[in-house]
Amino acid sequence: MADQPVFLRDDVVARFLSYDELIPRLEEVLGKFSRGNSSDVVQPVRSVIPIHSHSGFLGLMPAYIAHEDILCTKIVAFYRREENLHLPSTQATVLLFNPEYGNVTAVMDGLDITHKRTAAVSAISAKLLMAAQSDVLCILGCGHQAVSHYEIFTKLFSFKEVRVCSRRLETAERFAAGVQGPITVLSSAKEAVHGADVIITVTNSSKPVLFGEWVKPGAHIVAVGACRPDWRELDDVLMRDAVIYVDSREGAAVESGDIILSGAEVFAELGEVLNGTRPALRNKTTVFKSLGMGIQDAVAAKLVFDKWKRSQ
Ligand SMILES: NC(=O)C1=CN([C@@H]2O[C@H](COP(=O)(O)OP(=O)(O)OC[C@H]3O[C@@H](n4cnc5c(N)ncnc54)[C@H](O)[C@@H]3O)[C@@H](O)[C@H]2O)C=CC1
Ligand SMILES: O=C(O)C1=NCCCC1
Repeated sequence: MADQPVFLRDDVVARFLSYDELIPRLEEVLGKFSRGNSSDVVQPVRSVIPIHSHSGFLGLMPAYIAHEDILCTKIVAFYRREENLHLPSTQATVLLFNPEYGNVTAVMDGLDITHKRTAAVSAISAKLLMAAQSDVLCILGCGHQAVSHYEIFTKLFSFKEVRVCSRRLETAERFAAGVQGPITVLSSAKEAVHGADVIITVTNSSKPVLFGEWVKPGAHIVAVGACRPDWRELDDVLMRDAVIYVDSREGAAVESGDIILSGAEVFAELGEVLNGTRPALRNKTTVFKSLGMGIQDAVAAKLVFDKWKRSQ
């Protein structure tokens, strides 16, 4: 009989997951993914079922990374909720398997993994694609992902000014009060993004929140929301004028409303830039369209599990 799986709660996962360890692992696995060797990295596009009557979706995100022998799947639910509900709009559970036999070794709360690995990949995009002199960061949307993005972007980079704007002013004010460091709250997205060098969209909107005519030429945009084929965060002008980078071309072609509906061409995967097979066009206006990948969860979950095991 295999050992029973261990259950790692959200606070335990958070304790064992650090950006410092996560970022190099993500860079490595994104590079491996983009080499396209499917006997090394196996990751189908997320399979998603809609839960129409509750404005939600359930997604299954399996991945196998052969060279590290990591077999994992995340099950993620995301709902377009009003802000005052008690549960987060994204909820996730990660299952880590023993690849040799297929038994589950760990069941983990997947929320911290989702927040940190998404923000870490966004930060990798900024390391590669933002202009060398980037002074102003703007975050549109002030929910859970905004917190992790604020954390890592202010830790890794030295912005002179950080601005936030959300659908409701109170949400942005609450966000600003909850983080450490100076932050400017604006009630208009247009004003918030004016002159910004890096713009992160982390909204649950299904309609564009960022318009090309507002954006400073040469800015880097990290678009994290709009993960359904008919949802948008960015308008056609921006999608047409910017150079588009993605985490997975295959995922983007199936899931990204911004890419599918605008007809924009994908220039490169982040992994291709990391591998040096496609250039980082820092001087152009760039969009990194993030959708999230099972391999990102897999390396994060393995980090957590190994550290937890060593602590026993
Ligand atoms: N790319 C990826 O890997 C991942 C993407 N996501 C997506 O990221 C987005 C944010 O996720 P969470 O922070 O967990 O959601 P959340 O529900 O905690 O926060 C969403 C925020 O967006 C704001 N918002 C909605 N419409 C807006 C508008 N028009 N202008 C400005 N702000 C607006 C809301 O007021 C709220 O503050 C969601 O779309 C989610 O599906 C989530 C996890 C991973
Ligand atoms: O990658 C993920 O995890 C998610 N991506 C899009 C929306 C919900 C979660």
